[in-house]
Amino acid sequence: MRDDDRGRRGGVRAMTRRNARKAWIALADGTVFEGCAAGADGETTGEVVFTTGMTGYQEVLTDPSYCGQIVVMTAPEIGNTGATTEDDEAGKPWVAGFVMHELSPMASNWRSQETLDAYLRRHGVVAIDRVDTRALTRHIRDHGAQAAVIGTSSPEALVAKAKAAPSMAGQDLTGAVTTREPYVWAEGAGVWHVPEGEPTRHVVAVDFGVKKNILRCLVDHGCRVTVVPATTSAKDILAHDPDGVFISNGPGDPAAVAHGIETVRELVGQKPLFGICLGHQMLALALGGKTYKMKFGHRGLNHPVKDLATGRVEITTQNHGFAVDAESLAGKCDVTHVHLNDGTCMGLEHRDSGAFSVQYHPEASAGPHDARYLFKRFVSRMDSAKR
Ligand SMILES: NC(=O)CC[C@H](N)C(=O)O
Repeated sequence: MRDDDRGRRGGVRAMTRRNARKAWIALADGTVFEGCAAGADGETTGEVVFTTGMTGYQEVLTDPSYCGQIVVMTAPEIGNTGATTEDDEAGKPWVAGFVMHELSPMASNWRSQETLDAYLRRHGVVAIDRVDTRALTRHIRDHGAQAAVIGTSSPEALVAKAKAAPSMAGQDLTGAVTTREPYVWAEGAGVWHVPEGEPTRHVVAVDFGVKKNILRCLVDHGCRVTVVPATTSAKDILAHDPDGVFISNGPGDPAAVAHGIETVRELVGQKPLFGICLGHQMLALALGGKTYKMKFGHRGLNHPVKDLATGRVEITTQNHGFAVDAESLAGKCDVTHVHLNDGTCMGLEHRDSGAFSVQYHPEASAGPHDARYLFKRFVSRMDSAKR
């Protein structure tokens, strides 16, 4: 019997553990996977997606791009290295829910401050483990990302809620995750690269759900960073007198972030501009391009991307469910990078202004550092513009 049939017929093997409450994750298409309640008590709804990253479960939990999403970890053992606030990519977890094969009951790591279960409970994250995450992942790959509910009531009740839940398409979730007030960020990564001397470029980063390590990378590359709320106007951004503007990653459907697209449209050509992930999609939309929703997206730490200028292949960190239709920007933008698994547009450069962006995450966190050169490219654009 195929794995996902087991899920569909409800005959899934219940991998229970001592005194854990039975729980289920129910999908909008009626599929149900059984497991054990973990993390915070309660019920949660979101778009169920999977990530194949073997490491970085805390960076996943706290990436604001996952707001509104229930994340399935394909790595079977989660929590082995516990949790430490040093690895948070935001002030708190943003996932709507968390699905694991096994939540490790113990942590072995000198940096750990608490077990992952304690961290999930402390932050109110509803989770489920002892799930057949291989079968669930194959189901999402074959049938697409969709609304889902984690809970302990009953499979039937949870399926009904999943069917009634909204699709991710059309949702602007940036308002939930953005900073309320501007702030200055001055922390570098420290362990990898200590910036020489005083920062010599001022970057305004528009926070649509920015990951902390992007800000650390900008500081490590000699930038002073002012982070501003997602709703900041182009005029107010330029009033900070930046040498360059960064458009951040973030959750939800890029086409729904109308105010952000307008702001980016007004900024193009004013200052050197660099966008990552949602920022890449918003730059495309601001230039009159189109985006589309992928079947299940790219989420993991080993995605091969080809730099078309050099022919070099970089292994990248990815977390996106929408993508840019490169054809819609023909004549305006050059495609600079492509995904080698499926040809998805991974990078753009605007011919007139030099504004550039990538769909993937050069800051890694977690993942490989192959694409760090893009921060150097942004810095050199700012330095050239100042000359
Ligand atoms: N990491 C991101 O910025 C994600 C962008 C967008 N929310 C998507 O899913 O495609």
